[in-house]
Amino acid sequence: MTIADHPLVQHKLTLMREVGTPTAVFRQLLREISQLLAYEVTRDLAMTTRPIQTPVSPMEAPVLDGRKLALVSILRAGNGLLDGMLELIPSARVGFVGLYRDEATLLPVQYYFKVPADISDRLVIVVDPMLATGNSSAAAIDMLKQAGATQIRFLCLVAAPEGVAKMAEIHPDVPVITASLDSHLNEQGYIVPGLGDAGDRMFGTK
Ligand SMILES: O=P(O)(O)OC[C@H]1O[C@H](OP(=O)(O)OP(=O)(O)O)[C@H](O)[C@@H]1O
Ligand SMILES: O=c1cc[nH]c(=O)[nH]1
Ligand SMILES: [Mg+2]
Repeated sequence: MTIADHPLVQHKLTLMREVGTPTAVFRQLLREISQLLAYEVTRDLAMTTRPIQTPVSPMEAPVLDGRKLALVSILRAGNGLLDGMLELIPSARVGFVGLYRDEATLLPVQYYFKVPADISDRLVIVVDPMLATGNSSAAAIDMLKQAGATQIRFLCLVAAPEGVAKMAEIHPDVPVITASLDSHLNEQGYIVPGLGDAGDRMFGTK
């Protein structure tokens, strides 16, 4: 697991955690953080060079090595990370896995799945702000592997130790990148201290 401990990420996350932060501000902060996290999750992408001409001289200039990306959002809250990342990586293909947690069992219920047909050729970055029990992310990644994905990373904002352990157990090949590793889960499966229900805070549904 990697923790993105950049001061701007940590400052913005603190603002998001605060209970009084309004929906519009919460959404804007998530968009801004997503771009900083995109920087972290893509920092080791393969590079090549191509010859270009500057106004002063020719040069062999670095460019991405044509590596194809797919961003996969776990609905709903994943879309808050997706939008900002797409601004930075506009050529990425996009997939969606629709899941919600059953409040009693904390098991994910699937309602949608649509990913690029050539997912097996792509580096897949799965995004969801919250990694709590890990049941949702583990299930989403199961489905992506069944669809052919072989190279997968999981990007979140706040992780609980329980979710990190679950991911390491079920998907040890999938690196987890987070802005924070919080303390624990409470009896309702919420991350403590966390930020509450990310989907509800993004969309104002509670
Ligand atoms: O690690 P887990 O215990 O599975 O919990 C994390 C999941 O819970 C939240 O989604 P939620 O079920 O609230 O759906 P929503 O995004 O539609 O609100 C969150 O966005 C994750 O997908
Ligand atoms: O704390 C949590 C746990 C799961 N999902 C959320 O949105 N928040
Ligand atoms: Mg929710």
